[in-house]
Amino acid sequence: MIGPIYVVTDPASAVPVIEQARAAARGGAWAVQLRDKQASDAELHALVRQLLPEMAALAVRLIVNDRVEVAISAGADGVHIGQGDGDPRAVRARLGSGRLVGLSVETLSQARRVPPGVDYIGAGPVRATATKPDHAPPVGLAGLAGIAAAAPVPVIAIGGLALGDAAALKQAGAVGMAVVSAVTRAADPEAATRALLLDWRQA
Ligand SMILES: Cc1ncc(COP(=O)(O)OP(=O)(O)O)c(N)n1
Ligand SMILES: Cc1nc(C(=O)O)sc1CCOP(=O)(O)O
Ligand SMILES: [Mg+2]
Repeated sequence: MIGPIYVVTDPASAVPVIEQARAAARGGAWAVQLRDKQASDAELHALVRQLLPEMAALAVRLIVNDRVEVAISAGADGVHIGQGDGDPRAVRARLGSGRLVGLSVETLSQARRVPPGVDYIGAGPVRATATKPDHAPPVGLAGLAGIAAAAPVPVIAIGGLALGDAAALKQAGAVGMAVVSAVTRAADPEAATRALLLDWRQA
């Protein structure tokens, strides 16, 4: 199963990344992605090693952003790469089977060209977001629906998403939603994750 609630951590939040991950897991996230452009490979590796048993105990997948070799050496459950982060086929070959490969998709033509070996796509941004200043132009809900119709794998929507969006995202064909600020900037990240999950289930 892929989705529904996918939490991406943010080192700029006041909450430490390890606590963001733990809260998301307790709140019922399907997956947690460790996204930290500044952390060294060694720091990221240590974080993955520390979190993996805790995530496994709650059946939450621990995914590493960008760093394929860290994901492999630390035994993470998968890696998420963008269009500029390397060839997904090569990443799948490095990872072998049994771990997740996620790929960002920003356009319809990219959705049509998702290669075999990719397990899900992160489609967006649905809306503009300050969390990723270098994001592609927003696709909106209609663009998301086009991507979902064309993609050969399940679609996780991302970008500017919050509580209350589940129904529209489902309608557009997404199997889940990925959030950063909706959880990492919440007063109670665990409760925020749980609310997103409830909203998704009720939508
Ligand atoms: C679930 C999910 N979807 C999309 C992204 C964006 O990945 P990318 O385009 O490689 O950008 P960075 O996150 O690396 O800045 C993602 N991380 N997760
Ligand atoms: C990490 C990331 N990737 C995006 C993409 O469109 O590929 S948008 C994004 C950040 C999403 O943050 P928030 O939930 O705070 O809007
Ligand atoms: Mg990337």
